[in-house]
Amino acid sequence: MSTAQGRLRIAIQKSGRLADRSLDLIRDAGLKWVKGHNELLYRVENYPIDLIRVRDDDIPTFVADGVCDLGIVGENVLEEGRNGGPNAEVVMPLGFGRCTLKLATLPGIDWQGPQSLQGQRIATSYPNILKRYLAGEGVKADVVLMRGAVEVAPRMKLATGICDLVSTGATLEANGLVARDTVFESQAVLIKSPTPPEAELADLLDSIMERMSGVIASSGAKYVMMNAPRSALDDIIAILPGAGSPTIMPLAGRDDAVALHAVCQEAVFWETLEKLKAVGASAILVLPIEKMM
Ligand SMILES: Nc1ncnc2c1ncn2[C@@H]1O[C@H](COP(=O)(O)OP(=O)(O)OP(=O)(O)O)[C@@H](O)[C@H]1O
Ligand SMILES: O=P(O)(O)OC[C@H]1O[C@H](OP(=O)(O)OP(=O)(O)O)[C@H](O)[C@@H]1O
Ligand SMILES: [Mg+2]
Repeated sequence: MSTAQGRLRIAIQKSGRLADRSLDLIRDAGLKWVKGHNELLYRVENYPIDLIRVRDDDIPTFVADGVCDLGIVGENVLEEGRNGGPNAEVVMPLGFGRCTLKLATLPGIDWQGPQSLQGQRIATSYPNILKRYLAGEGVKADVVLMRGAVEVAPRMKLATGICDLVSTGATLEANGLVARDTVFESQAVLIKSPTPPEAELADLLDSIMERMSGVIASSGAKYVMMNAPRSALDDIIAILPGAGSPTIMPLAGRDDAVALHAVCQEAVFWETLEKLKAVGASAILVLPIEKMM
């Protein structure tokens, strides 16, 4: 694939755990695409942008080489593919595709940390990350690459331990394995090419990254409104998660109370509302935020 002429390219996973969330983010950033016969490429109709749909393993290379300007990929895949050459640059974490690369073994082992795997065999699809981790821990082990079904290796006596992605833990449990130490924490990230786009596309690239940042910032954020006694304002601001400086407005005919509006950057739980009520807040409303910049 040659470098795009007159169009930006965003590399996304074609199918799998990141595919739908990647398209949701791109849609929320205001891009509309048409699904044609070309499975590899979706053409965006309202901007000069193409979405390149590939295996997630190929995304860091496409972006590092400048074939694509942006990409959405798991940090685990990015980290595994790191080498001495030019690398894609992480623009921001995206808050989805969260998982942890963990060591796991059968339960019978007296686990004393990664040292328990000294001289043993460990099966993984992430040999580079694992080798770097083991070197850091001073553990010498035989790392064997398995491209899939890593979790069967201990039962098949192929390896003493595995190093695999875990999210709910259901896969480990189903295979009778116990999660041990954490090797790497991951989530999806937006990555950017070290090669700048054609000059006339530079502003569009900046605008797309800024919109995506706005989408991510607003996804967990809430607009909170309430009436509050003036005397409780300090308590209320301390209770509101990530509220910054709220707006305080007078209430008609009430000198002792105000209306308070705040954008909360973190989730607002029922427990938070209960605490607000307990210090005197009333008429509390929590509203979703559609866009934020
Ligand atoms: N159980 C999980 N929960 C949350 N995120 C996960 C989980 N497993 C993997 N991920 C994240 O999603 C990414 C894609 O996972 P997926 O299983 O779809 O990859 P794949 O099988 O390698 O797909 P591809 O066909 O594109 O190579 C992983 O690299 C990781 O960042
Ligand atoms: O802790 P859990 O919630 O069980 O998730 C962990 C599993 O998820 C991933 O596989 P996935 O289901 O994406 O299938 P794959 O191995 O075929 O890619 C990963 O490779 C683990 O096997
Ligand atoms: Mg893959």
